[in-house]
Amino acid sequence: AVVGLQASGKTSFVYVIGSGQWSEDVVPTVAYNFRKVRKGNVTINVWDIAGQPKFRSTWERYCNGVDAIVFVVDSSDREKFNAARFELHQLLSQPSLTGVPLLVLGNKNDLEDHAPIKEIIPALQLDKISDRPVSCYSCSMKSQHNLDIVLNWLSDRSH
Ligand SMILES: Nc1nc2c(ncn2[C@@H]2O[C@H](COP(=O)(O)OP(=O)(O)OP(=O)(O)O)[C@@H](O)[C@H]2O)c(=O)[nH]1
Ligand SMILES: [Mg+2]
Repeated sequence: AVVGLQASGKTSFVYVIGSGQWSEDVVPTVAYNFRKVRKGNVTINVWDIAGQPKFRSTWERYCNGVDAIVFVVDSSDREKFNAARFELHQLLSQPSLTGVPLLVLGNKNDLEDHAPIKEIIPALQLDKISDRPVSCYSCSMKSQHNLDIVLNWLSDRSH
């Protein structure tokens, strides 16, 4: 399941890994989208969840039973880091999600003023998460930077 604040790039991510192409034509997600993504002989079922405040209470439901949670952050929008940290830790505190591996993507690293990983880790308090495996990559859906690593990470955890 892919979660994160609105406009962080979740739908762009699913579109890029699904089609191999960047598109500017994404619209804010209402509720969720579902897409199957093939990577070699692994098929990954991806739930792309809406990030606007009114949908955030649904994240836990969609994350229930998944092999991994992907949390997307707009790394160029530092003003939203506090809200992102709050929503992430709120989600991870759900007992049903204990132990589920977490992948945090610092997206939009094509933008000049983006925060590097070493800034995102403390801002989101990823170093305080001790009940599950956590990975964090800087990436860009637009330039497709690091998406090969991300896709490998996901296919390694898909059952
Ligand atoms: N520059 C840049 N823009 C991006 C990148 N990824 C996404 N965007 C843009 O960010 C905006 C929001 O992208 P979405 O993929 O719709 O974001 P979302 O997280 O799915 O938003 P919600 O569905 O509302 O939760 C769009 O205008 C995208 O084109 C990126 O890597 N670089
Ligand atoms: Mg979306």
